[in-house]
Amino acid sequence: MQKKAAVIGLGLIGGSIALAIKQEHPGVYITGTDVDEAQTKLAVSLNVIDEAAPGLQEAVKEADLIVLATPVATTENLLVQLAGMSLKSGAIVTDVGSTKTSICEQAEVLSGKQVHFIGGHPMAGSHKSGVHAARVRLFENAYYVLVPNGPGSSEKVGEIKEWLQGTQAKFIELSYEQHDMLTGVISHFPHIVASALVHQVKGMEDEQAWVTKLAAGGFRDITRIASASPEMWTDILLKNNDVMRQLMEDWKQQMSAIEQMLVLQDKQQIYQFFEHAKSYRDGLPAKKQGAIPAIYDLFVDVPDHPGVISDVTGILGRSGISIINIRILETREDIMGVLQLTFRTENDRRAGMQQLEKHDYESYIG
Ligand SMILES: NC(=O)c1ccc[n+]([C@@H]2O[C@H](COP(=O)([O-])OP(=O)(O)OC[C@H]3O[C@@H](n4cnc5c(N)ncnc54)[C@H](O)[C@@H]3O)[C@@H](O)[C@H]2O)c1
Ligand SMILES: O=C(O)C(=O)C[C@]1(C(=O)O)C=C[C@@H](O)C=C1
Repeated sequence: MQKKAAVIGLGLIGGSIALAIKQEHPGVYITGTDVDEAQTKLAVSLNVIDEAAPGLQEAVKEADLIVLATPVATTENLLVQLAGMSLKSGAIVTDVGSTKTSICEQAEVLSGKQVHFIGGHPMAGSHKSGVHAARVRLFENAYYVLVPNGPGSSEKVGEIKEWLQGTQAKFIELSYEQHDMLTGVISHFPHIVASALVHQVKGMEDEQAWVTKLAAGGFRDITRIASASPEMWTDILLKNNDVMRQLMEDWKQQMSAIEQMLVLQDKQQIYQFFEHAKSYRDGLPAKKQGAIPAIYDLFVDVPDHPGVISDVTGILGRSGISIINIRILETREDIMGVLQLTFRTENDRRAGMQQLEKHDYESYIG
């Protein structure tokens, strides 16, 4: 009999999961629903799902797998709604939320039903929202945390990995407390810092109009994530509240220590502050994709003539090699010198390099 999956919330993550399920299991029939009708329609047009269901009950009633891909507070409400609905016996219910404790606790409402809840969190994403940004390879090589919760769910871990194999993610199991502590440090708290830096610049703009014009690469890099969905991040901070407050205390102490170094003009301490951070960060596993995504950059020397960007991207496109970012590095004002291409995997980067070489473009890894 044909297997069925239901995806609730057809945004960036729900859409990407649906695409990954379809890629690995083309025979699976995927229904989906979203409170935003435009997202649902787009999901059908883009073949992300097979059918739009008119509502939650219709989407889930025959599903063997139910994926809740909504903001975390909404996911909790959906679990309560599912508890009152007719679900297929033996079905797996999972979510993709960035926090796990409150969701896994709430999932206990399903304990009277013949279904198994396994919390999930694919540790990759983007500051973009919406199904148009969904990609089948979004989670490739990323860690995907699973939190089996409730009676019998541990035995279903193999099954959910099979369902989600198309993500090509690396599955790990954590407890929900451990998950929230770890993601608090490496994902949630950095989001507060990025947004606070943006507020700092905004607060200066009226008096210092040049500030936004001068904000260059460094500011853009460290604040990229501040462009993410405010709804999603409000929920995350509220749901991982204890961890956030604890980290805020650590941060304040860290800032006070740096302030003290500045007051004392302590050159050695300041140097060590930067040096220790650099050597630790440089030692992080950037080649293997983890919570900190690997960056597979390739630098291509390009002559300064019209059409060169489309030539380079065309060579890659015709060879089926995707790039996830492109940046023009201007060594002299108004003269293009180097294209910085970012690939998702090392294999793509190597293949890209070979293709470009065939067309006489010199490229190198930074
Ligand atoms: N964006 C990331 O980088 C990332 C990465 C991993 C996990 N997550 C988690 O994934 C979840 C979804 O995030 P996203 O980035 O896909 O957001 P998104 O905004 O792209 O998608 C969320 C979708 O859920 C829909 N929705 C809201 N309430 C709903 C309801 N009651 N019923 C049906 N649909 C509803 C919204 O209309 C929206 O289309 C969040 O819990 C987030 O914490 C996000
Ligand atoms: O790359 C980004 O834009 C992200 O913010 C992705 C990111 C992260 O912090 O790493 C954000 C939240 C998710 O729960 C998982 C991944």
